[in-house]
Amino acid sequence: MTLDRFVRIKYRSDDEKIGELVRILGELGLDCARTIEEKVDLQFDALRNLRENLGNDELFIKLVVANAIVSYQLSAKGEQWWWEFSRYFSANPPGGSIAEAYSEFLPNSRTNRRIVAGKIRRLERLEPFLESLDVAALREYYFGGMERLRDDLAGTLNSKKSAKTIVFAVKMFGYAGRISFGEFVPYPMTIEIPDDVRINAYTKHFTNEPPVSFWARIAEETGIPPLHIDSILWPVLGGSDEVLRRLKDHCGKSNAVLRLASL
Ligand SMILES: Nc1nc2[nH]c(O)nc2c(=O)[nH]1
Repeated sequence: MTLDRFVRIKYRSDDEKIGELVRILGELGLDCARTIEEKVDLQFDALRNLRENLGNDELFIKLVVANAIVSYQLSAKGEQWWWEFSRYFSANPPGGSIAEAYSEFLPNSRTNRRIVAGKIRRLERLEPFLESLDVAALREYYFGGMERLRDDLAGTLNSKKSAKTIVFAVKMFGYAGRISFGEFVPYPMTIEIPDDVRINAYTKHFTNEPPVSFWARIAEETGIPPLHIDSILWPVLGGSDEVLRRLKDHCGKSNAVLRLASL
């Protein structure tokens, strides 16, 4: 247990910069987050590609959740990992156990090479939960409140509800649900930002407060849920030329997004 539950910690914060951050995010809004998710984020394209090739929405959505659960300590950029995942399972759709399929995939992966045994154990733990779900149950998680999926994943894996892989699995489930069910459902305000390396380093430009609580407050101030703030920031913070080109081509507010990234 940490002391900050009992003691109010005074964090360093650059209030002028935070004011500018809130102003730009307010200007961008949820519409811009959605545009970036669907037209700029290379991860969304990787999922669309896999869904087309599999032709099986239940398997597609389950694979996406499983992949997010092992998306940590990557050996390459996240975008490369999601494309490797998409290509591999397009060519090798699992006939049975997802954990067994990963025990073939991960040892030969170029972009996710660390802690392979631990990641497969996590998938073995996840498998009974995924097996218990059909498309109707997945649809209910999508339209009926993605917090329930967050809670059930955290319970299954004995993780904190705010753990990076748990909230990230909900983000990617939201992408997969949107692709499969053909409707946009905004992420709930109560699901935290995934605290990965990019978001962690960027947060330090504003404060030494932990990213999860900092971005929860910025979300309340701007009315943009934390997972959608993640969608605005994460692709552009990766700095790939392809992302910057897509941003200019598809987002009318690309200059504001770039200003945000350079704060
Ligand atoms: N915060 C985020 N972390 C990520 N890791 C990964 O592979 N993708 C993401 C992402 O979209 N956001």
